[in-house]
Amino acid sequence: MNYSVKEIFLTLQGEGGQAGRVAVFCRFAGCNLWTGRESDRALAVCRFCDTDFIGTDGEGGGRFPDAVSLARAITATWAAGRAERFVVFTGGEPLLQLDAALIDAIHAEGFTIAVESNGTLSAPPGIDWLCISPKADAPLTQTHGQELKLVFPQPDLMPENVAHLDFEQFWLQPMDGPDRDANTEAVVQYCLKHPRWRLSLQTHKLIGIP
Ligand SMILES: C[S@@+](CC[C@H](N)C(=O)[O-])C[C@H]1O[C@@H](n2cnc3c(N)ncnc32)[C@H](O)[C@@H]1O
Ligand SMILES: Nc1nc2[nH]cc(C(=O)O)c2c(=O)[nH]1
Ligand code: SF4
Ligand SMILES: [Mg+2]
Repeated sequence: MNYSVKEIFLTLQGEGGQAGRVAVFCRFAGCNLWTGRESDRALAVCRFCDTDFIGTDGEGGGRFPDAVSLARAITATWAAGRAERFVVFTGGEPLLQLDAALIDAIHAEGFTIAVESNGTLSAPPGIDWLCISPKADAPLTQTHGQELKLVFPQPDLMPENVAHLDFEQFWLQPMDGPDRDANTEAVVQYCLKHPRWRLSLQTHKLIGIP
């Protein structure tokens, strides 16, 4: 299997239950809920995406012919030693490409593996930290994992619809865009009344890191 990667970079995980942790981000190209083209956004299943995941032209991006070559590129991006190695596979939709060969190659390099997925595809075994962020109007296939991170508000997908699922943590993340401040206030109000849910801020955006 070969892999199409938009970018690979070192930063701090900005969101959810691992926020603040140093991580290599490996952003796969392509998604099954939007082409990524602005001209298609209004008709996409997922219309609020904040990410450019088209092509392989980003920092550290490219087409990798096999799992070992991509694992080597991820390891080369990690700055410090073998301890605490942590990679976040995101996208686009990472479960379109992440497979057993890549999971094995990354584990062999000593990494803990986190994934950010929209939950429409079932996850392969071996992921250490699975974050599912379901989208209204998209089928939810992967219904267990470590964290469920719902972008809020999505009028057709309320927290009540997914609060029963088999996750350890439940996060509400204010939808970024023109209404971010109002959405943040709405999340605060929701959490005050429903303590199972926690506020996930996109902290990397607040401090201006990738
Ligand atoms: C760009 S997505 C890539 C991974 C996967 N396709 C997914 O949707 O989970 C990474 C995370 O950003 C969230 N996200 C995307 N657009 C957002 C926005 N406008 N405001 C807040 N979170 C957003 C997604 O819900 C997801 O949790
Ligand atoms: N710092 C940082 N944290 C993140 N957490 C999830 C991200 C994503 O785009 O999947 C993301 C991202 O793009 N940057
Ligand atoms: S599913 Fe994820 S990557 Fe795809 S368009 Fe939505 S937020 Fe963006
Ligand atoms: Mg992002």
